[in-house]
Amino acid sequence: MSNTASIIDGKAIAQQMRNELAEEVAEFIQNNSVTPCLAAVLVGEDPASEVYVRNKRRACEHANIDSQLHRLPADITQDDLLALVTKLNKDDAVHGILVQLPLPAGLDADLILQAISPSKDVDAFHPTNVGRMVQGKPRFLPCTPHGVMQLLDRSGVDTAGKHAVVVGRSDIVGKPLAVLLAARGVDCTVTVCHSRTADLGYHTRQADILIAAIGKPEFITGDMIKPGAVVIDVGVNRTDAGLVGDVEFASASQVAGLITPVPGGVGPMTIAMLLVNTLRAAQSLEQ
Ligand SMILES: Nc1nc2c(c(=O)[nH]1)N[C@@H](CN(C=O)c1ccc(C(=O)N[C@@H](CCC(=O)O)C(=O)O)cc1)CN2
Repeated sequence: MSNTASIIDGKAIAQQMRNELAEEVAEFIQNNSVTPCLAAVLVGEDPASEVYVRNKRRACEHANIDSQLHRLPADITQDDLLALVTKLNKDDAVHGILVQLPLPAGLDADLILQAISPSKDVDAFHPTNVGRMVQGKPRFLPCTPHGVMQLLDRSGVDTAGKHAVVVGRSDIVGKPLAVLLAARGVDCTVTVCHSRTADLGYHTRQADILIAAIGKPEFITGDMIKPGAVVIDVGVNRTDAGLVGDVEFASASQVAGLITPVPGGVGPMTIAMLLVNTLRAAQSLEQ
């Protein structure tokens, strides 16, 4: 008998979160006579980054959050970029700062991200914010991992005691997700796999919750999934056949119990969680 997984509709869940947030923003503005403001720094002309930054600013507008775009040429020097970040750190009208990644070759992303004031670091990439998250005392949570956690929570997935397998160990997604899934209150047992994991399929088939964040198109196939598992696809890969995730949706959806699509799964949540962090930054800086 063939199974068809239920879809986790990230677009709808993100919209619901954005509506909830817009109400909170309105209340914040009324109580403080201050509008939260996000400064986005876009370096170079990467087409995908252009789209993401445009979508972030549109989402801000819908939530009544101000946004600024600081567009810089790909050949900007490290010192000039650092000078802009320093200026934004000091600007009381700016509550959140994001530097869109990836940065063009020649710029040291780690150095730039470490220059952002931790209290304005709405991507939660600064080592101080990473450390706080690891210790279970977060100021902000990183947007994509937080979005994944919200998808699980709002889809009614019971995580306690479940085996979560994260495929991917990036600083932005894989590592923080492993921390959040193992956190007290979520209580998963977590395995982290990566490109050098031996017999990957053995590990993925143990997963009650499988997170694919390895950046390889349609890498996880149905035969690598435990029947009934929850499958979260963080991948966004542009191929000749269009936009696909890290999971081969056609075969995976015949085996999984719940699954996120690409597009329309994790991606929209990333932007919703950025808005949440921008409001939280404004709340902590203004109140
Ligand atoms: N400073 C940051 N840089 C990057 C981040 C980040 O969180 N902060 N994450 C990614 C890109 N990203 C946000 O910046 C992002 C990626 C994908 C989506 C999204 O909504 N995807 C849609 C598909 C959109 C499309 O057609 O391309 C989906 O999956 O439905 C939003 C944000 C790297 N850089």
